[in-house]
Amino acid sequence: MKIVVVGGGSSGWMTASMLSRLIGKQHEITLVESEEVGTVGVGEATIPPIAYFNKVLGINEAEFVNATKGTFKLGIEFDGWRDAEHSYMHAFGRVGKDMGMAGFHHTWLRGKSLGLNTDFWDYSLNYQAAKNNKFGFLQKIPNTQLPGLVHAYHFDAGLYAAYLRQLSEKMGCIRVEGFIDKVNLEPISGNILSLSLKSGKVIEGDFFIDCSGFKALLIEGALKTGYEDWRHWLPCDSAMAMPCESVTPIKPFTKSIAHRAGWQWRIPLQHRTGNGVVYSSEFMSDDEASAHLMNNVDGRALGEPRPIKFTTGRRVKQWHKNCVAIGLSSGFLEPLESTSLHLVQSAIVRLVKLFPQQEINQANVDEYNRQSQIEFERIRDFIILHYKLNNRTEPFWQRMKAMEIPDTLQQKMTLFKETGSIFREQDELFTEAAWQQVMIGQGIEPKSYHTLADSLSDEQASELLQNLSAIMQGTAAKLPSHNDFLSAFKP
Ligand SMILES: Cc1cc2nc3c(=O)[nH]c(=O)nc-3n(C[C@H](O)[C@H](O)[C@H](O)COP(=O)(O)OP(=O)(O)OC[C@H]3O[C@@H](n4cnc5c(N)ncnc54)[C@H](O)[C@@H]3O)c2cc1C
Repeated sequence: MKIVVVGGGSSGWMTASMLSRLIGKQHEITLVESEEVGTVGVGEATIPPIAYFNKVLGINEAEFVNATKGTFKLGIEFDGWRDAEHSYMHAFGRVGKDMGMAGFHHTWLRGKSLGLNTDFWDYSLNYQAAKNNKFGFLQKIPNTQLPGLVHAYHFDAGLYAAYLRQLSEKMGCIRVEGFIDKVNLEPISGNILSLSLKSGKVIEGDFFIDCSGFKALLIEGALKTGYEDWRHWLPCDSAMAMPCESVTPIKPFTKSIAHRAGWQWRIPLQHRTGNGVVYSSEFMSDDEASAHLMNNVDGRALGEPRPIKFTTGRRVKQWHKNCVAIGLSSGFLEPLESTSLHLVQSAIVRLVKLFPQQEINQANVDEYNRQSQIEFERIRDFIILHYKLNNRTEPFWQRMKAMEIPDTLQQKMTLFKETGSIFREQDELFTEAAWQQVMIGQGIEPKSYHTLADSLSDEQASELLQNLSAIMQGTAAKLPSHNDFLSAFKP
């Protein structure tokens, strides 16, 4: 089969490299991109599964971190989300130690009922390391069965795409430079036949992957598959992005700072810090957002704020006929939990698993679309949770507090509040520990805990909690600083 990838942003090159690696021997892979159009130029904070993606590609971690000016990421700090003065972190990895079938947070809740007023994050190694600017590779906490640090990366998106391009071309992917003027359809089947470039060249293919960004040139422009708009739940529709000089120490976590009509990101790289303001245009003007960004960076500005407009939601059919949309063309969820590149990664994995042998089988298409829908909806719910539970007073936040939320999210919140229980559903991305941290961080106090947490005596429970907290703090303290680790981390 001849596979044509349209677009050379992060999603295009992630797709081209992984398909070249996994099915490049059976199929011919071509990527078309236009320097005239350029890429969205943001998307620099990731979540842990990306390490697996790179591993499958055979990428050396030290080479990758150096080539992309990357840093390590242990979580995301949320400042001012519950109320203006409050801060918490969604730290990756586990929190504490489960007691049989009862999650650790039940023991922690029991401790609270015994008068031990400890912080949930005292039991997160990732949090303790992040807040002390520490980092190291640690599979397990020495002399225990407790898991070690779990990391993702911050990296320069342009350098990542360039790195993957080199890798893809080495594996045989053919790159074509050119502006696509027209998408040609087969009149009877409605399948995509070819792409006409401005230069007059025609690129034919059997299977097309639309990585053309928000333009969605194939999946929407040509195939008109429709878009489900989620702005009634997630009304931020604009961003201003601007890098600044990096500051020391380089923090091993992303910062998300709420402001009166949205939030601001800070993504520390080796050579600069990525900054951006995300906001609802109904509540904040572009000029105000731009001024807010300029006044709230922690290093010297490198350039001017650059506006980006978006509509939160998802493409109704991400696979339609002989075309699959991956990346921004498939839908967009604001970058609050750094999920977009992960959605690219999981779309590629799904596509490989369901890739047609000869003919496209509708059962594969339907399954692909079913799984994508569930994945997008679960992440959507997780993001809404951050907004819904707030005590802020500004009109934007009051609107978010009062809004109706999806039943799937309401059910999770109610269960946690009433019983302290939380369940990860099907293959959903976020773990129970992630949901717990955001629910507790945003202010839910469960009314009770599971009786399994009563299996220890009061003294045993208190001792366990004190020991665990000491282990997390002691282990974090022994790690190298993030800056030192980065300086020594060479291929
Ligand atoms: C404000 C903001 C912040 C973000 N932050 C994060 C983050 O922290 N973490 C994260 O995981 N994700 C983030 N994302 C998402 C992330 O940027 C994207 O998922 C990622 O960059 C992939 O984009 P893409 O490759 O789909 O599209 P693009 O980067 O827009 O690439 C589109 C490609 O299509 C090509 N193209 C388009 N039209 C034509 C044409 N007519 N002819 C030829 N070629 C064409 C272009 O040349 C380009 O190569 C963010 C997104 C936004 C908007």
